[in-house]
Amino acid sequence: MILLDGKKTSAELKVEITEAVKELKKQGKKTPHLAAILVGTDGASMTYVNAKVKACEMVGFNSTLIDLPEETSEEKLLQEIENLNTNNDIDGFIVQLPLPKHIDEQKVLMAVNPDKDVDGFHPTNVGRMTLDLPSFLPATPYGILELLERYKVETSGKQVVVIGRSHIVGRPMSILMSQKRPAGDATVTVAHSRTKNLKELTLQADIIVAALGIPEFLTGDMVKDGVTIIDVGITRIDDETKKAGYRLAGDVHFESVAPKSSFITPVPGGVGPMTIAMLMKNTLLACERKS
Ligand SMILES: Nc1nc2c(c(=O)[nH]1)N[C@@H](CN(C=O)c1ccc(C(=O)N[C@@H](CCC(=O)O)C(=O)O)cc1)CN2
Repeated sequence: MILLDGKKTSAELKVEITEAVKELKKQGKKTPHLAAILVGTDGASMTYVNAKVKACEMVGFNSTLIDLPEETSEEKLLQEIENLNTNNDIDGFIVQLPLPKHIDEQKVLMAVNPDKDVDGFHPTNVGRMTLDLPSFLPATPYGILELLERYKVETSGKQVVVIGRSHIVGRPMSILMSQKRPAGDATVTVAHSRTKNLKELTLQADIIVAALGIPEFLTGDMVKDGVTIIDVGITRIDDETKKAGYRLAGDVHFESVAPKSSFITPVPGGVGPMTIAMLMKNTLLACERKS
């Protein structure tokens, strides 16, 4: 069993991005600048946004954090987005999800200028991705492709089951892996809450992407020997024995699945850190595209 080490791979990627930033500076070009909008005080979202700001520091980007209270109106958020759209110094920005319930997420994501949409969530970028045109790939699926490629996991002609059809992970993952591209050319099945014969499907799968958000859902009896497992789930489970007061659980029951796997991502330290690294890569790309 080989661990697909997202912590190590993301650190390598950050070194590569740091070198690219130094090169931009040498050429007298602009320093990439990422902005992040956080609405509310959800603990996990705060952790992720802080990690994004820290990653910017590490690779030599400028960053701006716009921290808004939970009760922020949709109108105020749209105004902040417009300010970032028209601010020439900002190369790319993200609105951290999920948003509070009173805000229409789709309306917000559609307000982001597609050229600055380094999350790749705007319909223009989703459409371009689907048509295999240059776009910003959503960071989590992009990070998974990068892990598969760097660890030379064969995907061509393989049976892939993606469990989950979210706009952020499951749906784009299924599209990207079915495309003619590195870490693509696979035969992809998308399973979801209405799928009736899930175990039949997962037992056939060469690669399983678990992105349904149910902790330790995928167990050893559901996978075949030699399977590759990508665990996208990160759920905080209360645990008073831990310093943080919680432990992190993936969607995969690691203890029973790992012994049957040829490759598997851990949680933490798998897909999560890759998400941050690929956001940095998209921001670099946004900056390079501008100049
Ligand atoms: N605007 C966006 N919102 C959200 C995205 C996104 O890509 N753009 N994805 C997720 C959350 N996410 C990034 O924002 C994210 C999730 C997890 C990690 C990560 O590094 N996890 C660590 C554990 C960290 C911890 O909780 O202690 C790991 O897996 O090792 C980074 C980013 C939803 N929202």
